[in-house]
Amino acid sequence: MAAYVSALRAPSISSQSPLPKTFPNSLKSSNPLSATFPSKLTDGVCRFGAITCSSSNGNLPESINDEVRRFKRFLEEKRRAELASRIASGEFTVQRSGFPSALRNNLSKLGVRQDILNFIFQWFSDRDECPKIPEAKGAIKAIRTEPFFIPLYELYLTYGGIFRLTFGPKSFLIVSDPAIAKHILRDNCKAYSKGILAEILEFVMGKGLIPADGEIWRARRRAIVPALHQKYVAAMIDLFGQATDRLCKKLDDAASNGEDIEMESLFSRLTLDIIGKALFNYDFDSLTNDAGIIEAVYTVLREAEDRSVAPIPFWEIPIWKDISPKQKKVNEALKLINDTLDNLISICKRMVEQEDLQFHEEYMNEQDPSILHFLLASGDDVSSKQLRDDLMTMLIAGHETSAAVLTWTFYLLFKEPTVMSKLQNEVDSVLGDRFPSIEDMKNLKYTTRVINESLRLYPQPPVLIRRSLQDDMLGEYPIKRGEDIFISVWNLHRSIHLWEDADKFNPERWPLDGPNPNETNQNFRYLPFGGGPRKCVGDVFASYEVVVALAMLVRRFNFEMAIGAPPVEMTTGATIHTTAGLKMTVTRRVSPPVTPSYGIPVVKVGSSECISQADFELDQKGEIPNTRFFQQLGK
Ligand code: HEM
Repeated sequence: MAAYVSALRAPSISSQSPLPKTFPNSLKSSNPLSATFPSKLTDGVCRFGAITCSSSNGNLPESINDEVRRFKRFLEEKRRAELASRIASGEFTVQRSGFPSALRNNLSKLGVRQDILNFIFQWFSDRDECPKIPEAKGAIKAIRTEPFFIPLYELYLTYGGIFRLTFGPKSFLIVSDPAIAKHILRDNCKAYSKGILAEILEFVMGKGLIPADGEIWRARRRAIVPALHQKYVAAMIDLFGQATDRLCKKLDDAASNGEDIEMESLFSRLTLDIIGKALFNYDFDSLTNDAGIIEAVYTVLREAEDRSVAPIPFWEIPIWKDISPKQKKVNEALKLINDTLDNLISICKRMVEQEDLQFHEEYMNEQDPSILHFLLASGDDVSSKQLRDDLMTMLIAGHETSAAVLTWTFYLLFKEPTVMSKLQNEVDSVLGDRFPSIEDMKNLKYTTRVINESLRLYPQPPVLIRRSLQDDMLGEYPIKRGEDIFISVWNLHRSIHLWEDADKFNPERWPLDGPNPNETNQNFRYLPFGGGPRKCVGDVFASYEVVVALAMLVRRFNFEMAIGAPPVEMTTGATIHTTAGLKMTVTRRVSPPVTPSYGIPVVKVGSSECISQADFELDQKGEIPNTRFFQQLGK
């Protein structure tokens, strides 16, 4: 199954009908080709340049290296432009049988424009009682070096909001249409499972919340969501501040020594430290420490990512899986993490047993406000193995996602200095010399918009994976049970049909006095945390985490790309990584020290409505959303 994901790195293409039937008419371009690739066709610059986000930092001297990079980039753009016009010409289109399709394909090869063909053949497709999903064939070697979601975008522009991508006997449905995404994720979610994703992640997450389906998922979601109640998240703000303060100290040293610093790995360590404390009260202290457990976490994380892009499921090959040094290392790492988690669970159990416990909806132990402590105190009747699976799942889900958001936000800010200075102005006036508190979250409006916009341009993860458990209708197309589906959040968030200046980093597109954008108020064109019952349980936690970190960092420092830094390009695992890090030069902005506020803030936010209760009620209707902090905070 991992091979499927891997295959998507290098699709080659064709379609049964390049007419994107799922586009509303108003969104259809009169000339798909010119609408899709305007700048490429008119000025020789492929619009994809903005998406691949190679960066020259402006500080680089004119050097041979620069020239080599520019030349490589030119070749890359040329290759893309050629590929795009080959897709649009129908070269890769899977032929439909029957006279109209044969005629259409022949006319297409003769160079008749797609919009004219669409017009002529509309009549035939209208009479087709059972329309077939446009189909593209995969195998283009020319694009195998790219993250797989990039060619999917080009295919989407040609084939529309739903198309089938086939690789030999295997095929995937690629969904980039908000209405179909809403149907799969929310309206008919019970008809879909996590499919391939669950198979790939089983080795590390077991039956944890992300891969689990059916009753196990339902029971675990009911147990876990209440743990992320308002008082808990408010307490976490303090933790975010303290962890970011440790990162600031590191940056301070770098600024004093004039050292450049690789931000992506620091963000990864920052969010690991946070999630360890937040989940099971364990201080990885990875910003200052390189203990074996940290290496073990990264070994397991990288293995999960490798498996998701592997050409064959190498970890299932008999004998080899037992003798491969890499697999041995992974197994040892897993054992170390599992032992550590088991140990933490026992320690926590003992704490709970000795506690004079009065459990209630917003229960929180002041010494150990972790999710694990809440779950044990709640009397959650669950095996240690299940608990471990859940903790491991959240450790992975809540670690690299937040780190990736911070990485790409800093990259985007570097490219848009006006946004950076507006952001710094807001942080200066809202925070002054304090650590952020829960109350500041509603006042850091522009900071939140910067994160909203960063999540639009770099969604983590860029695709959501599902498998149909029964026959269904997607838009006007019937589909069978057992279809593997990729909902491309990347395509939804970057669609030129759904967004004005889709590739532009423009936090102003979200009005400051408007609601916090989410899947509901954006009608599923915006899915930073997914949607429907399987929406992220950590959405509010993560939003505040990245807002606090961003605010504290830009308050104290200015960031520039380091001289000679490698270009910033994307590669993908579970989240979007850079290929060679985000190397920056950090300078101190203003000197007043930020005064830490210690202790757990117990701030009552908005109404006392209990998340678990609301969650439970909606669950009865088949939908379990998350906290409603943003609404309560008036965002
Ligand atoms: C900015 C950071 C984060 C982003 C962008 C993010 C994004 C997402 C998305 C898109 C999903 C839906 C996946 C799907 O439908 O297939 C998801 C699910 C999930 N996330 Fe997050 N997440 C973030 C942080 C966190 C944190 C901090 C936690 C834990 C505290 C967490 C725990 C989970 C869990 C457990 C699920 C599975 C929920 C279920 O299937 O019921 N996430 N996340």
